Amino acid sequence: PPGVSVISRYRPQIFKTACTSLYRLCLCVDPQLDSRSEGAVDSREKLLEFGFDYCYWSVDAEDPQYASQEEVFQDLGVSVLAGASEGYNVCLFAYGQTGSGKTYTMMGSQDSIGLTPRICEVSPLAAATRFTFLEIYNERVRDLLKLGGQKKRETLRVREHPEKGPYVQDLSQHVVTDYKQALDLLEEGVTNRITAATHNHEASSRSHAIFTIQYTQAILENNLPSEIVSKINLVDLAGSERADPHYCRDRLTEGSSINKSLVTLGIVISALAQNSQMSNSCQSINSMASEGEGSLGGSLNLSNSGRGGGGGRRHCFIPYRDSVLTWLLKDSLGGNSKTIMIATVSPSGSSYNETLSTLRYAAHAKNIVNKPRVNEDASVRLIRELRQEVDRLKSMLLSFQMRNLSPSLSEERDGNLSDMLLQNELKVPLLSLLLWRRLSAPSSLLD
Ligand SMILES: Nc1ncnc2c1ncn2[C@@H]1O[C@H](COP(=O)(O)OP(=O)(O)OP(=O)(O)O)[C@@H](O)[C@H]1O
Repeated sequence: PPGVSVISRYRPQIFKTACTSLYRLCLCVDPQLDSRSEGAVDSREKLLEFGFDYCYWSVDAEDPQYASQEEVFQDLGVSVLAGASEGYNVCLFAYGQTGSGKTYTMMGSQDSIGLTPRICEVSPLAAATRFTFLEIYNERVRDLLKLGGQKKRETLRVREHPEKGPYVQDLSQHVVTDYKQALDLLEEGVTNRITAATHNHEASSRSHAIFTIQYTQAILENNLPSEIVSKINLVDLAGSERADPHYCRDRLTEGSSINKSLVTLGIVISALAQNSQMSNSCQSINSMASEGEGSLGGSLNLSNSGRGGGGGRRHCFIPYRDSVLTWLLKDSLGGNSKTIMIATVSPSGSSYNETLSTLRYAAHAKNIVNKPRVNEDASVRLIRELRQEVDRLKSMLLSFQMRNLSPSLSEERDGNLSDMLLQNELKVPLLSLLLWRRLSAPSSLLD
């Protein structure tokens, strides 16, 4: 399930919730209240608790509870790879205050390799694996892997495909067949990314970076060739920080567009979370109504429930297109994707407000319920559905024949069913043949 992970200021403690699922608790202590004399403040006032799927303490390597990059990979990276190999789209994104460890977690350093290179190392790299790497800087998309001899990178357009969703036009795609190639591409992209010195961080990433691995797996399903295309989006967001009037104009413009896209991300997350909660409450109202139909039937009006009405309320509009970031991550945030958010926070007491805002952001995100599905080839799906339909018609026909209906009625009905059955049975081999031809063409995997 979608999860949230936190690098915690305080050591994680494990507790069980009432519904017995295991959460890690992130404790946040207000440094101002903390410094007042003991007993003067109620301990509940000082302590804010947030429950997440995982919680990591990675400040002191000597600490017995220190969470290494390997541990984070085993918890999160392995599930990303498992989801992709099953044919799902997966997204993992790091959000947090500037300098709190997003790039460290996603990319790492030479001595402490992060999630993205580890995922590349274990990925099944083959001719059908393609990488793209882009950055969003001041609301403009740039290709991080297509600099060539040019000094200035061109701005790419974001477009929306009616079925596949938003995509970046002319973004370069790179076939990767071994780990060394993958690392070279990653390094090239990271070097091309825009960084600058800020108060908190001397090499702060000033853009959002999206690294995408797309796999095409050729499989055999019910003796039919098929393709599953899955996508892993690994996103390192630019750091959130307050504007400082002493910064130069470029830094201020960058800061305001970073903040604009992060604010939009926050609005999108809140709206999605609200919609998910409304759908949940609507589902429970529906099940309550169907369980106790006799007593509730007359008094509950469920006419709006098809829209997730929850007592007549409508679903919120999701403003994906208000920023390039949310537009490109549309599917990852509220659609066909298994998504993990990593929230990074600083261990410093002076970052208390930013830490709290990051944790609240993450707590909101945790309420979103996505609907991931395996990205099956449309023709294979059609054949599978036709076969199911054929089986259904056959059993209907059989049950009509077994029943002793009046001969004239049953003959007419049998005739109609037999026609439908025949038509569908003929379609299956025809579609299978077309599919074999299409998939056995040499270019099919990369088209
Ligand atoms: N858990 C950690 N262990 C060791 N070093 C860390 C850890 N987290 C962050 N650092 C170091 O702190 C510095 C800032 O981290 P990083 O670049 O990952 O921050 P960031 O959140 O990506 O910042 P920005 O948003 O400004 O780009 C780096 O030098 C990084 O190596």
